Amino acid sequence: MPSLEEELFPSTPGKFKDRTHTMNRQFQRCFSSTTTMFLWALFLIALTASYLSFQSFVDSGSRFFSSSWGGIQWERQVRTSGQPRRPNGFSVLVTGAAGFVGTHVSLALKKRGDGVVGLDNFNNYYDPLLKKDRKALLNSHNIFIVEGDVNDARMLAKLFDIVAFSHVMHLAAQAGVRYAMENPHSYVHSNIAGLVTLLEACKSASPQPAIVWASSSSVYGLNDKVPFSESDQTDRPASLYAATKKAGEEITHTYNHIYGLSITGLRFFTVYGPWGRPDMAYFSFTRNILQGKPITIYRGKNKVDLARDFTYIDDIVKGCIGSLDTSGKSTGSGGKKRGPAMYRIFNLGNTSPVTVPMMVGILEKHLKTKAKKNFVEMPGNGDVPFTNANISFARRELGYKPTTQLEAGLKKFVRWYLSYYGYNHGKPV
Ligand SMILES: O=C(O)[C@H]1O[C@H](OP(=O)(O)OP(=O)(O)OC[C@H]2O[C@@H](n3ccc(=O)[nH]c3=O)[C@H](O)[C@@H]2O)[C@H](O)[C@@H](O)[C@@H]1O
Repeated sequence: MPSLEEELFPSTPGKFKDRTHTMNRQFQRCFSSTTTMFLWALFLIALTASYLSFQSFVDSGSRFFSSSWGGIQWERQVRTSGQPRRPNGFSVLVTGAAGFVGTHVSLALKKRGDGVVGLDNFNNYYDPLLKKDRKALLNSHNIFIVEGDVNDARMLAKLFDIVAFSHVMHLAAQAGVRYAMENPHSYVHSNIAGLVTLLEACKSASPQPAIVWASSSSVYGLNDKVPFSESDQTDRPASLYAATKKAGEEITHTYNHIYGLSITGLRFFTVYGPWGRPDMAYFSFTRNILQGKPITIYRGKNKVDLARDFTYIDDIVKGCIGSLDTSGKSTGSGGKKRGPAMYRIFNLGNTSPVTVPMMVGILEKHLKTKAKKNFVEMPGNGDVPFTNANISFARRELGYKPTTQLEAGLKKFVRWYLSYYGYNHGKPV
């Protein structure tokens, strides 16, 4: 019995020859030349394909990161997007560009003629669709967003190769205070490891960019001296999130000290507004109120209301841009410090804390709907009872002057929310 292999590939030369002998000579010549051409074409296609895939493998480096970057077209988009359109304009790499603050800062920079390249890993901490929509908004303003992770050193090196960034606005982070108990490692991954990878890229870049990055009001932790000033104690964090942000302040100090990187850390105070983060209270409360679902309002000991120095996004954007404008140059080159560089930390708050029930009252008014409120004692999950910023340093150095109070800011948020989701968001029809 012939083996399976023999059946598929007849090994008896005679049999095979016999069949070809029956062919007409002309047809045979024509067939063989077509076959040769076909085989050559196949060979060339295979060669080109393997070259291209090798090239993209070399460009994109490790496949550990679920990013899609590299290639001639991609490089062209990065270069064009990073090109300033005003005299002495900046070239800014905005990390976390599809995030809440990142989107607004990118748009503001582009609007005044700076070059902006965005970077975002589009993780699913909250609805990635919202991030994709922010990306579409940025794209419509000719801002290109690279899909990648700040932990991807090869991708960062490539970006710095393509564009000589004058500034990095580092907003990519694992946000959220209470989620740190659920997924502690995501905070270490983004806020510590990612930060170090980014700083390594900045330190080696030539020229070195100046860096402005997002710290957090949460670093004040258990501090109860009011209002919070930059010089206050920040060594008693109440959450892992806060601890990673505080660690970021120390890590950036090291890079400033050793490598001459210009560093500005911004302690944001509960930022809110259109295109905001769905995990934050004002946002999730709005959704629940519209859906007729109850909301949970935390209270401190002895039923004391919690309060936040809620800060409107447009004010934060002004603080970010003021920081970029005044950041001064990094002094290092070739990975070596050539002189002292700026190291600054600013509070960016609103200076008028509002209690959570008052915030809910404003939402009820703008939504014209009563909330179903459940009051519960604040669980020990990293929350702090109140925040209140002293912004005199930012006012003096950056000209920072918040102008939007919570009532007006939430009105704008609600208007955006209703236009984005509609009144029936999530409601069964
Ligand atoms: O300013 C900051 O440093 C931080 O501000 C916010 O953190 P948080 O102030 O806790 O903001 P929300 O999560 O929106 O909470 C606001 C207030 O609502 C309260 N809350 C939250 C959720 C909830 O279901 N019920 C409730 O009463 C919280 O206890 C808090 O007092 C952001 O989520 C952080 O990423 C940011 O770093």
